[in-house]
Amino acid sequence: MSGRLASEYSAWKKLQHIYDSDKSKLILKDLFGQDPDRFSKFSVEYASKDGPDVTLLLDYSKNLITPPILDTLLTLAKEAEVETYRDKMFAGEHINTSEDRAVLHVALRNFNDFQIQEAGTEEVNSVLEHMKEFSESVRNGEWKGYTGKTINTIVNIGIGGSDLGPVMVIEALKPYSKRDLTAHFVSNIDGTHIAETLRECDPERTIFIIASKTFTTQETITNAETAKEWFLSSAKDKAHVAKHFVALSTNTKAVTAFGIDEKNMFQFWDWVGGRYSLWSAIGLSIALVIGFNNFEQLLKGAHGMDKHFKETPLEKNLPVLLALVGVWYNDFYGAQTHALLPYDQYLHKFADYFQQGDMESNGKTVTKGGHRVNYETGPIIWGAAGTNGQHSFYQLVHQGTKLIPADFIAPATTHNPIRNSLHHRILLSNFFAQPEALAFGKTEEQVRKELGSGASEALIKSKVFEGNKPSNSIMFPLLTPATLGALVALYEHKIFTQGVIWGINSFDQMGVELGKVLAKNILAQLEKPEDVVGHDSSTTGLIHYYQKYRKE
Ligand SMILES: O=P(O)(O)OC[C@H]1O[C@@](O)(CO)[C@@H](O)[C@@H]1O
Repeated sequence: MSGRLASEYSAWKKLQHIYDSDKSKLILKDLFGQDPDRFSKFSVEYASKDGPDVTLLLDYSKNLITPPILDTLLTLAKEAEVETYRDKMFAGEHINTSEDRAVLHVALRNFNDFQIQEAGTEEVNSVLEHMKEFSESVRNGEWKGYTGKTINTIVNIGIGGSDLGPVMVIEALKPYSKRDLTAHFVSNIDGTHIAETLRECDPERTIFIIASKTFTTQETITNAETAKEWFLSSAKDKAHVAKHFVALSTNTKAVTAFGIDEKNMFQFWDWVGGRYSLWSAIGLSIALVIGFNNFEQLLKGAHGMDKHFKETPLEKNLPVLLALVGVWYNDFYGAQTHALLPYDQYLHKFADYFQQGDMESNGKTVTKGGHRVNYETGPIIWGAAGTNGQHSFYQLVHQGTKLIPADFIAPATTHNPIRNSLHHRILLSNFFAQPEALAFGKTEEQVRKELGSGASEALIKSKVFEGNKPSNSIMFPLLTPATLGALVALYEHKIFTQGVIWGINSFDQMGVELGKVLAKNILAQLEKPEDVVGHDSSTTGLIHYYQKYRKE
């Protein structure tokens, strides 16, 4: 039951016993040698049942698992009542217990399919209609700026979930974008971010999207005020704000207080977590850049994966399989991180996005029942597009001392088949080779044979690849809006499943609050040295150094 300590489950105890007794026998080279059909046994192909056609292959055969281990992991999912809590989520139950909220990002892409009872869910379609009207009017030139010019630039001002999702999707779906509409994203409070962005903007042809679920986030409101000040320095008349500022929020009162007309507000609801909000009004910049129809395809692709997660038996359920092999390494092999390695330049922001998605969801130490965990919870998520990572951190992944489970992700075909797809073939050759090298390595015998008798022992040893390093490989025909939607939903539901197993609340984020409070206290002390009180000597010393050199 969610909220229990995972280590109390009998399946957890059995997994610990298996790990302790069998770890040394789990050698990928042997597991593949013993079973020529291993790939077919440990891979699943997803095909959407309705909506846009999406197929997606998950090959999880290069994992340190056997059928008994997988069975025990599946038993763990059952003991943790993953299916029960999944159904509670889809039903709109308030599984975000600390905030007494439902968790219903699936309702944003439901298309009246699942029956969901929660205030606001009946308004999703009207917000989507508003997004459609607005995005189409900007894209077709109907929406004019205060001097009658069309809009050629949008600036999304938001941070965290009000930034990372649109950034990732717009990068991923660049082939579908309106190339004469430029999208900028300002998130950091560092004045450099908005200063450098405004240098690129024409106040007569720019729309600012103020994206903030709470509409209280200090960075976002400060940046929004700066943007409004900059705009009015040209436009002068406050009446013109209505043509150049819109808001995406749950907080109508704060939006109107800022000076944005309610008719220019795109609403969402408290049951949309910030890190799960790209499907909501927060996705307005996506609809503007790729068009509403493609945004709808993104939603429908995610909905297809929602149906898969909701209806598929655990042993064929892609989010559950990803979650379980992740728990195996995180909690039994002691892996501290998980790498997301998309072999697709369009997905170069994918790992960035899931740093928040996964780490803000599962970076917790207390269960929903208030017990401190005695096992590892959320992994550190990191990664980069291939092949760049190969020239950066793969040395450690291949020959370092740390176990780094990795997901390799790639499209079978590219949007840019230049030189008869030569580039894509080279890219994919690396996508296939890296997991092979990680899994099977290179033996000392092979190295000796290669180097010959004159090689020093040290050189020989330095060229050995121990291998036996696990990975998942995910492939799909082409990165389309629907496929991206399914891929993102796949990882959302993986995160959900792991959170249920660990008994934690994946949907609040208490951990981001202390730093904000301390920063507000320090902000008030930065003017005069004598004001700096109540801190340790390090914080005090650092502030004094700042005050010694500050110019402004
Ligand atoms: O959308 P908003 O309310 O401005 O919050 C922005 C981000 O800030 C948080 O760190 C919460 O404070 C993230 O959870 C959230 O996505």
